[in-house]
Amino acid sequence: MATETERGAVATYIPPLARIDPKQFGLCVVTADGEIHSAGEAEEAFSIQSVSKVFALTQALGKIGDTLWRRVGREPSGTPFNSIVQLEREQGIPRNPFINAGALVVADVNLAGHAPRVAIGELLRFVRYLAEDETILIDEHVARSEQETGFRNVALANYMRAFANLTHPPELTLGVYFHQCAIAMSCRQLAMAGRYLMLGGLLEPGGARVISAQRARRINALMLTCGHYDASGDFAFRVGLPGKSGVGGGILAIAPGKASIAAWSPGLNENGNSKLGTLALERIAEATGWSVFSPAEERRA
Ligand SMILES: NC(=O)CC[C@H](N)C(=O)O
Repeated sequence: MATETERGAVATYIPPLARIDPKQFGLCVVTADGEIHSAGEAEEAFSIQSVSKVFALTQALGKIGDTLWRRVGREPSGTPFNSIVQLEREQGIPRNPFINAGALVVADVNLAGHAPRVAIGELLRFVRYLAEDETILIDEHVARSEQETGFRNVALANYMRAFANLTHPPELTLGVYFHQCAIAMSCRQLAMAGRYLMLGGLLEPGGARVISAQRARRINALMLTCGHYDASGDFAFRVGLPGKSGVGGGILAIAPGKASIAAWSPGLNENGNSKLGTLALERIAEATGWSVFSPAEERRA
């Protein structure tokens, strides 16, 4: 990866992310038998941004189960992560929980019955539990910066509130959403946190159950079909794994039964997904045969 010259561009619409050195690259693979393989800047914490949508969705499903699907769909949107165009035609019901509109509905669910600070504390505790790491923090500076500049998200939230698909004042739901996006994690912490999705819902092999096997399968399905926005088809084509990207340059990819993988490189492609991160995952999937579309005998290791 060090030889790649074309690294994409860092996200500039969130000012603190614009200042991140684009030359960084980290990778961590946690296998089903608990081995941890790291490369590059795998211990460097970065803003997980939309990768948080996976953990927030898991939290919301734990609270209200399948009734969530009355408020958000399960189809790829074919539009950028921050798009508003489908919302009017589809009466304020976002296409899926991984575009911003859908994640705002999820944040609204997680906020129910709580003060925003408590809702976000609950998510942070959940992520720390999954990663088995109490040191994970929220970068308040990133959260505040998005609060000041996230005009598109403000528009999405208000628009859905007009369709009664947000139940709280938009600024409260937005506060929860911006803070979840500002969780800072390293590749190792992220790969550890993703283990439950590789292990059919278990925290670790033979360990506590986080969610049912069916729910883990379904979240993986949504990651595969919707986790990279309007580039989800291309990610499935190139990598063939459920994956969720964020504009901080992180990607969490799951090889069910095989590995939980986190890649990070801040330079993004035109769809807002990590350019080198995607390339690294493509090469790992090729070398291991872990693509979910491979026959079982090719899914080595
Ligand atoms: N794709 C992303 O990571 C987007 C998350 C970012 N916080 C936003 O709402 O715009």
